[in-house]
Amino acid sequence: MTNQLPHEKGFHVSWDQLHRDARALAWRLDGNGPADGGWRAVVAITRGGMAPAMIVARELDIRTVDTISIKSYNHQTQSKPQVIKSPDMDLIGDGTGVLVVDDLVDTGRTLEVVRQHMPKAHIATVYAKPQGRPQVDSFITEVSQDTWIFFPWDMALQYVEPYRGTD
Ligand SMILES: O=P(O)(O)OC[C@H]1O[C@H](OP(=O)(O)OP(=O)(O)O)[C@H](O)[C@@H]1O
Ligand SMILES: Nc1nc2[nH]cnc2c(=O)[nH]1
Ligand SMILES: [Mg+2]
Repeated sequence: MTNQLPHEKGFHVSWDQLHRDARALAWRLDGNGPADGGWRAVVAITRGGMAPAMIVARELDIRTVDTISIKSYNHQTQSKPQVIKSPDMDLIGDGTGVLVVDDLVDTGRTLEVVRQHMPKAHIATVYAKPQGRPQVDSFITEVSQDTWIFFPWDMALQYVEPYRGTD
């Protein structure tokens, strides 16, 4: 299963922007956990969910953090999501009170796999594309389906030619 649709646009996210957006996500989630106990753990979908999950856990003062590692893409080429590492299921149970955090939802296939593992967890991403929106419970910013999101860990500062060029 592959998705080779071209990504016409690029959305470039700086560390500063990611920090602001992940904080906004945390503030949106604050107080929305189950009435009897609130959020009891954060699960990061590695690797992209790790930085946002750390920021959410810090804002909401959640110290129990686990990971589920799912690989779906090699650069911009999608394949069937593979679970490379599962979380501690004794801790997670059916997912009640668990906040699952990822950087983005695109087609939603990664989150379909997560839902099978933790049906009652709350799934939150910082960014969302329209096709994946039904799979996500909370997100901050939507971008169009033909946009590729570039994260700060995939970029570097580099020289740019002046607009007028030089002799
Ligand atoms: O909604 P989908 O179409 O399934 O795509 C979203 C997933 O793709 C990316 O992960 P990737 O597989 O690139 O692994 P990584 O997080 O280790 O970079 C991204 O971090 C999401 O987890
Ligand atoms: N970095 C990045 N990874 C993705 N995985 C699926 N969609 C995207 C995207 O737009 N950006
Ligand atoms: Mg990922």
